[in-house]
Amino acid sequence: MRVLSIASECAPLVKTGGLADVAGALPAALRAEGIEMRTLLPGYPAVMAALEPGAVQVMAEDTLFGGAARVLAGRAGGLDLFVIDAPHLYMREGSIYLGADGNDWSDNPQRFAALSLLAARIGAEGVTLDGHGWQPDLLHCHDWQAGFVPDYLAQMGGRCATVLTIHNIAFQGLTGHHMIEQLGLPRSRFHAEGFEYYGQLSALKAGLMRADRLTTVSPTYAAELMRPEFGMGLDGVMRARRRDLSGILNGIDESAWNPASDPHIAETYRHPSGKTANRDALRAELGLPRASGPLCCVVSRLTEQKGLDLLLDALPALLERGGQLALLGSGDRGLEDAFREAAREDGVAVRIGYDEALSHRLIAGADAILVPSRFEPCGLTQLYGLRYGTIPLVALTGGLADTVINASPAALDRGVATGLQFHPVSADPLAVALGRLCDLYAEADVWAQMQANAMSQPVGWASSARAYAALYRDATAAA
Ligand SMILES: Nc1ncnc2c1ncn2[C@@H]1O[C@H](COP(=O)(O)OP(=O)(O)O[C@H]2O[C@H](CO)[C@@H](O)[C@H](O)[C@H]2O)[C@@H](O)[C@H]1O
Repeated sequence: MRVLSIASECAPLVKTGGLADVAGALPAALRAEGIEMRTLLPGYPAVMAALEPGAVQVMAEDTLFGGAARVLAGRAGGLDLFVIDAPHLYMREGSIYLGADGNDWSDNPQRFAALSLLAARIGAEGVTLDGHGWQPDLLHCHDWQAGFVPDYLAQMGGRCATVLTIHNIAFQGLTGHHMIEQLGLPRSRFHAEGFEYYGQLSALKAGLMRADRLTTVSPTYAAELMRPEFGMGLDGVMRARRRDLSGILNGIDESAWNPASDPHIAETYRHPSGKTANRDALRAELGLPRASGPLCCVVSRLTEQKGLDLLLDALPALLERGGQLALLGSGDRGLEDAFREAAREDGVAVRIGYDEALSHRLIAGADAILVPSRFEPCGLTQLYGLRYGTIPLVALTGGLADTVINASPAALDRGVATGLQFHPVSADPLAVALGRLCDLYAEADVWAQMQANAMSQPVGWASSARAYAALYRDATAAA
């Protein structure tokens, strides 16, 4: 089976968050299931620069939202790609989504409609590669940036199946309805059963209404999405499509995130005792003294979603017990400033920015990783934590609920706990959980057992790749 995956970011080439990790990992994970996946990506500067020599043109458009465009087939970052070479849309410095003023690029609707349109064209017509036809059986769309794929495909009379995965329903690709004609969409679909959303146009809703199957990245988040507290206005749509919705947990790239071979960390290890050297090195790097309590880390985008304002409130509960915090993140200016301020306290180190190598050193060196998210479709950093014997303390929500076994008395008795969960997601329960983390850390045997459990929990792609493959087969059989 051939699948075209359509994503606005893809590791290791271009990444702002977890979507890139998943888009980057799926092709290799699915190869083991007999699925040939190629990924369609915008030709941002980093992607064009990484394209290996020998890329060939497989499609061309004289004009695509204000300029010429072509699709190149080639390899980069270990991936088989189709890349949209359209300099007027993608060849600009800075963030892939935001201009220098911190606001969305004003032509984001066109930039990602172009991605969706060319995906649909590949789905409808196929392309010629190395003298052979390459026709996908299924288009796997990720988030709102690929939301219009099923509509464009229907307009072209294309017949291949479509799956839309929600990585984060908070981003819905909204734009004024005056854009409908400009984007080449049919006004006849501008209604509640189509892509209309409270008088605006929503790329995400377009896909949610029209893709053959919908997925999200954990079973619990799939259930949560149908509730008003989590659906962000689209819970009714999710309820209407519940029969076509499934939750498939993300895995992690087990070769990039492997404490036994990680090139970024001070000392590789196979056993939790190997963390000591990494913790010492991390403390030295961050200027933190030795301490009696656990060294906790956070690696995160700094946004409302991630609940890190709650951590600022609950932090004294950790510091009073001799614990420490090391945070790496960037995003919301207010949160960045608040954490810079918090770093004036003893036992708190903060690095504002994006740093892949430091994220590995933090996860290898810390005793625990904190993920106090208000909502979390899956979450990847708690999975990295498990693999590295770094105990996750997480909010009981979304994929965090599905991947961590809370250290309840029963779980401790049975020797199966891998971390801690707190609920409801507010500062006081988080403070209580931090106290509990310190208690468990002080019981060396219990802590060692949890670390061993964590490190042996499967966090790779094997079972989820099987689930995607089954879903693809189902969707193509029905299409
Ligand atoms: N400052 C920094 N420096 C270095 N690395 C950093 C960093 N900030 C974040 N990262 C990295 O970016 C990734 C973030 O992925 P997450 O899944 O935790 O959240 P995100 O909300 O971006 O993803 C959304 O999509 C993913 C994928 O489906 C879901 O798991 C998730 O729940 C959903 O919100 C991780 O690989 C993390 O290590």
